[in-house]
Amino acid sequence: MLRIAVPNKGSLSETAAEMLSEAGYSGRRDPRALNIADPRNGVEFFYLRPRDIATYVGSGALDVGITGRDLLLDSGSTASEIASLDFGGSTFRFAGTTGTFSELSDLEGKRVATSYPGLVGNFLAEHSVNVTLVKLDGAVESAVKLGVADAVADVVSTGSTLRAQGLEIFGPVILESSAVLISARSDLPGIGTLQRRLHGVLVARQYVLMDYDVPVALLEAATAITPGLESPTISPLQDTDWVAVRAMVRRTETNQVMDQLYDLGARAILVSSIHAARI
Ligand SMILES: Nc1ncnc2c1ncn2[C@@H]1O[C@H](COP(=O)(O)OP(=O)(O)OP(=O)(O)O)[C@@H](O)[C@H]1O
Ligand SMILES: O=P(O)(O)OC[C@H]1O[C@H](OP(=O)(O)OP(=O)(O)O)[C@H](O)[C@@H]1O
Ligand SMILES: [Mg+2]
Repeated sequence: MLRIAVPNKGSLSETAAEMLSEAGYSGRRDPRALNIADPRNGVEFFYLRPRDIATYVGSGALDVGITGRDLLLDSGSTASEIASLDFGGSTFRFAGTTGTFSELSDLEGKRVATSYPGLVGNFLAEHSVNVTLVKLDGAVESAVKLGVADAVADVVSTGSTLRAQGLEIFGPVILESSAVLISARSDLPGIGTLQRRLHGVLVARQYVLMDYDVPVALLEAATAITPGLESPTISPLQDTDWVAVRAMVRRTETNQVMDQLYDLGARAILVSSIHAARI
């Protein structure tokens, strides 16, 4: 059985569980369960703190896991990223009291608070900046106001936590992070199936199916608007001057594409959701 590590708490846990459920796996009914077997799908899930997942997977105790790229890099684990999962997106940035810092070198000799000392320490070493790292477990943005650090390095999503503490970001982006699938043994049988199923969920979330009728004379222009993933499906209609087209379109572009097709002369433009996909 493939042994899969899943975040039990925090920002990644809900979406990770939803994706696995959409991918056909059974989830835990008891939210406090630490592991459950899913023999029908040949897998067993272990619910762990997202920060610990890279350690379990890197040691070989578990075969594959879902965690954040930032947590993987911070851990120093030998597990590697095998797929990006397109959720839990964040950037990792330095921040200081508004107007105090403008570039990375301003940090020389200062105290920097973070929950990710591995990630931040490596980044600063690569840029030859010497600081004293202050390791905190969370709520790092309070560290400057409370006087235990001069600056922070932390996850930024909307930026509202920073702003509320009178901080502003400065210096280069330390990392663009998102949820990732990790493994130390990507050759294991079963990982390919898990990866394809999760990819199918992402495709079903990100794309819609668009059907429309268009005059044959406009087909080339229409398929330039909807090239599909590989190539759109073209079907004949009873009226031989027209054809029907079916193509996948990015969900976020649905209405712009419909407007463009309509303006071109396409009609009967229909959009449907994709329930599941294996591309
Ligand atoms: N506000 C956010 N928006 C998007 N992703 C986030 C956000 N906060 C954290 N993350 C991402 O979630 C992952 C783990 O963060 P999470 O907050 O779940 O763990 P934690 O801080 O160790 O645990 P907890 O906050 O429950 O103590 C990281 O990859 C991080 O980049
Ligand atoms: O840019 P924002 O949208 O404000 O989000 C970023 C905040 O979210 C996370 O905190 P979390 O809730 O995980 O608490 P923690 O600091 O205790 O980990 C992160 O550590 C930042 O503090
Ligand atoms: Mg957190």
